[in-house]
Amino acid sequence: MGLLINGTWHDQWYDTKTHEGEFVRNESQFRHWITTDGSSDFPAEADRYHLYVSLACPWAHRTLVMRALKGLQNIITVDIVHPLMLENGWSFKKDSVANADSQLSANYLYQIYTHEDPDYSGRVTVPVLWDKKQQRIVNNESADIIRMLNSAFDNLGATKGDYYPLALHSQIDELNSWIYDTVNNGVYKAGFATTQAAYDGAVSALFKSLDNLNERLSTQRYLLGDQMSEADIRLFTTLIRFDPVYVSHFKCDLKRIADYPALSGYLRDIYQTAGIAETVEFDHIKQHYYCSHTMINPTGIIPVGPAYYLNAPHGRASL
Ligand SMILES: N[C@@H](CCC(=O)N[C@@H](CS)C(=O)NCC(=O)O)C(=O)O
Repeated sequence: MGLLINGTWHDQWYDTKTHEGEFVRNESQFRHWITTDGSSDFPAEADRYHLYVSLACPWAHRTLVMRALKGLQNIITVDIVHPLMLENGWSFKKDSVANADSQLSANYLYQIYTHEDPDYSGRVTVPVLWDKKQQRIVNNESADIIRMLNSAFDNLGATKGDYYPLALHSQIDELNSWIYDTVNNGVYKAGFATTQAAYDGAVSALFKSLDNLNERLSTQRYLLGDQMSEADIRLFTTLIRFDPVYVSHFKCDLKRIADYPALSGYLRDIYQTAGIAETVEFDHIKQHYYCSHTMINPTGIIPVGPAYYLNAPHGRASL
């Protein structure tokens, strides 16, 4: 775990001291946009763009779900990093699923960042959207990347479906904002807190939001009614990791998703949507969290549970 400072890698844990024990996530720095009208340096083209992902990471997972839903598997290529993020950060060491870097033959993801900016200072995160033609980073913010995948390739053979429809922009943005703060990032704020007060605050906001979401989803199939949207994709990648990882590793243990009837049915419903189960790799998810965060789990022991019932009927089609 570390970061780049003026292009040099430093192995160091998150600094929570400057924020009274709170984990504060940094803004992603590469924010270029793929366009269909030639208004950026990154025109939409088939087989030009590439994703660097970790199957463990909920932010990167969003991009794989959107890529699957939009049928972009033949339009956007992918490299999967090794699940362990250790002293050199994310690496391209192969395992049964992770592969070598197909673009620059790098050993570590930070080399992709320094290729783009030799003086880069900041964290080296997945996902990264890469332009194979110019050998440049387009964007390293999952929220932006899923928006691009949602529409930029629609004239190049993408599957139909709009997960950010114009009429729902403000409702989706509003949901994303509090779900990001209290749930997607909330679990990290709980898990990486280094004071009791910071942890207490994060956990209480997290479960208040989960209670609200469970209530909302008890009368409607998806967050905004009967149509799956970007907001559901963003929530899904946190919920799927919740019981196996966040409950114990990040101490989010007031309840499990399995204890929420609507949320657990909703989780199964999305999991069973065509193409999505294939994006879920529990082995990488568990290995990554339990074995990379050595200050939280120094023994690196991976808990055996829980049992999963993700293929059980969800009963939500009639909502
Ligand atoms: N805001 C970013 C966050 C991405 C992120 O933090 N990814 C984690 C993996 S779950 C990471 O790569 N962390 C490495 C680090 O912080 O050093 C996004 O949504 O794309």
